[in-house]
Amino acid sequence: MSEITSSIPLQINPDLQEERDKASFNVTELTHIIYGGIEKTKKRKRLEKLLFSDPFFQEYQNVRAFGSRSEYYAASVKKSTKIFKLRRQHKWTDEEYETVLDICHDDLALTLHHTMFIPALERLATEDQKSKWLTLAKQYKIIGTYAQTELGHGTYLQGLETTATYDPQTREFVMNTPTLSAMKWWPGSLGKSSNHALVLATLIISGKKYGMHPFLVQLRSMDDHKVLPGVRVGDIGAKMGGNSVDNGYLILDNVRIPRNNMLMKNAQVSPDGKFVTRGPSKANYATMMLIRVQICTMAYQVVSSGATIGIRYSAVRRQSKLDPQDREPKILEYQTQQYKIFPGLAMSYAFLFASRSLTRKYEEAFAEIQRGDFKSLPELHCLSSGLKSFCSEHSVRQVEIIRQSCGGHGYLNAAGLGMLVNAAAPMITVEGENTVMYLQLARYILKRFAGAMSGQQLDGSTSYLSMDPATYVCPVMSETDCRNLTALCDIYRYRSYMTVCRVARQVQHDMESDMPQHVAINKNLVDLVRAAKAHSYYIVVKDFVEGVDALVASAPVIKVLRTLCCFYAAHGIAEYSGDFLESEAVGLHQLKWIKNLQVSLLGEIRPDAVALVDAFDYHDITLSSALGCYDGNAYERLFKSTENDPMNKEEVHPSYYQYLKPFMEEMNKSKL
Ligand SMILES: CCCCCCCC/C=C\CCCCCC(=O)SCCNC(=O)CCNC(=O)[C@H](O)C(C)(C)COP(=O)(O)OP(=O)(O)OC[C@H]1O[C@@H](n2cnc3c(N)ncnc32)[C@H](O)[C@@H]1OP(=O)(O)O
Ligand SMILES: Cc1cc2nc3c(=O)[nH]c(=O)nc-3n(C[C@H](O)[C@H](O)[C@H](O)COP(=O)(O)OP(=O)(O)OC[C@H]3O[C@@H](n4cnc5c(N)ncnc54)[C@H](O)[C@@H]3O)c2cc1C
Repeated sequence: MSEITSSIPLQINPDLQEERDKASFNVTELTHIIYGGIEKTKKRKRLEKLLFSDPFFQEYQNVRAFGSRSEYYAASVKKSTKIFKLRRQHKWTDEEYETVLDICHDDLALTLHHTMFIPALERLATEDQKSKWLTLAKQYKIIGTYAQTELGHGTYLQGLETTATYDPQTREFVMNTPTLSAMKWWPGSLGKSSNHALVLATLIISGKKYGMHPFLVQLRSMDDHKVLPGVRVGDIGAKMGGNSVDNGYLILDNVRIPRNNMLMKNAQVSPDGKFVTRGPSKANYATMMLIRVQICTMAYQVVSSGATIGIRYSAVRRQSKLDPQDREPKILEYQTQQYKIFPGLAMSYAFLFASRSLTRKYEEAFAEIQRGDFKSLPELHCLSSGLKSFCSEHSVRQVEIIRQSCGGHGYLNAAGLGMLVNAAAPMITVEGENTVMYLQLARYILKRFAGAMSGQQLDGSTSYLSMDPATYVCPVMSETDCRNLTALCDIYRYRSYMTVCRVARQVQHDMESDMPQHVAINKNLVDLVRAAKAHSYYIVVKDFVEGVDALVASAPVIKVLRTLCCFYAAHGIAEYSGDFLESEAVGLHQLKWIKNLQVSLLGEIRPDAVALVDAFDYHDITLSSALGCYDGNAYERLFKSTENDPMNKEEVHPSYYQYLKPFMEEMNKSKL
């Protein structure tokens, strides 16, 4: 009788334990830094325990892995409602609720209700409207979504075709989807879950268009969830990932809503049809900016989850030979393996600090905006557009590299990496497609650069554009200088300056050669995006360096974070060496030193790699990965995962009797 079983050993895999034993710093101390203090970590742990003591959360993993789309959606609705109920029962604060959503980590069917519908009501409704609609939404007496994107237009909001025509006789808006391309297409939780939608539509009064405004439209009966007259709504179909969410389509045919259902914080239509605006014209874009900021935090969660799985697995997987006399080494010993995974590890910490800094700036600016002061809006719009694009692009790419670094097992659903990549991939597209968002940043940078050229004193994230480039000397004079974080940051800043300067001059030159502005811009789009990326990279490196410098922590924690920060900066310079050389931010000597440093830092990070991912403190259910589990018993967990596979339910699959058996019989009878 074979002794091979799928039972999970009670002890930690010794290979992983060995890693933990040799960490140079206190993991718990770093965990507290990551979560904002001991109390917050404790609270998180308490919430985690409360959630995961319910066996449903474990069962949910099986439905996610093996259920049909409809079963997965249903389980996810159940999960959403369970969490909503727990929130009421335990009177969670908004912060506690956000923590629970972070712990759950994957997309809930009703996710749009809390990620966009409620924030949109908070930002776009008047106080009177809030007391009605927001109260209902927060008590889950209505479930809503944010319906902006149409089949024909997602990016170009001025091209949206859905109309809201004011009828002064009845004091109602008449909502219409005039063409196929005008139908709402993509909104999450729209297809089957929501009974209300915040529909973004072009306001028309007496035949005149007044731009895009938000309208609250009831879609389904509150008695039986049946679709209301004039409304056609459904699911848009299976996607690459995120299939627990019913992204939907919506067609409105002369649906009448009361005048008060237009959210009127930023613009009003009076009963007799007069239009009045307040604040800047882009005030109705406020919800998108919030989510862009949140996407940076999501990108941190995505890449840190991927790094946790990749590093733990690489510490328990043994393969091939390094020393012919020794046993097979852990794959984490191979320098190439470290080179695939450690950039994701360093990026996790970089994005932690960058998203924290962006969130702080957002909160400060939001408080000002609430007081009617909009001066920081342009800076924040551009910073959040750039960082949203940068963090999503880099995290998704890096997690796919980590997936590949796990060899064949990385390709299994049970590894959790494929699902992570596919769930995270839309971060690149949602809330403004990345290229388009980089171009929003580029437009801002060009204007600021022009301001600096005409002697304006700049502040905020672009203040460096007033530097005098003639004073730049590469601050790295020797190999040891390469470890100087301020020097590395200066190199990024100068690279960004030169990239911006070059494209600004080119656009100006093209326009002076009588090229219309739009032609000159389009001719330089690739370089404009390059400039926005260079600026975003500089901001992330700067936030990382400043974040580590400002930390109050023990010497070993500071040391390990400085090493990671140095690696993050050096790796970026090596990876984009062409740009750094072209801008003369570094010369060939410096590049060689930085590349050497990058490789030698791999060896310095290696002993602390497992501890650095343990500090993220992800629960096994949150990670949902046989390869990345805390105990390191990856093989047992992989084997265990096959037990729930419906393919293994019967010894002989029904297809044998249907197809294979008759086929084999026919083949065996055949004379050929
Ligand atoms: C482990 C966990 C994994 C989980 C991963 C989960 C993945 C996530 C999945 C699901 C989440 C779902 C949420 C998704 C929800 C959505 O996608 S909702 C739809 C979002 N749609 C968009 O974002 C549309 C993007 N387009 C735009 O924002 C605009 O059209 C535009 C900014 C590109 C252009 O706007 P337009 O009106 O045409 O303006 P312009 O003429 O270009 O610019 C005029 C000026 O306005 C300034 N501006 C633009 N936007 C803003 C803003 N938000 N705030 C302030 N100012 C703004 C712009 O800079 C211009 O200024 P100047 O004239 O001074 O240059
Ligand atoms: C999973 C998922 C969930 C979503 N959830 C919601 C939701 O809840 N509510 C909602 O309203 N929407 C939602 N969306 C829609 C999403 O916001 C849009 O898909 C997104 O804004 C991009 O718009 P688009 O699809 O029109 O892309 P397009 O604009 O068609 O982009 C296609 C290509 O054209 C390029 N392009 C477009 N314009 C320009 C330009 N000006 N300059 C240079 N290049 C350009 C882009 O770079 C891209 O390469 C969701 C989408 C997804 C995938």
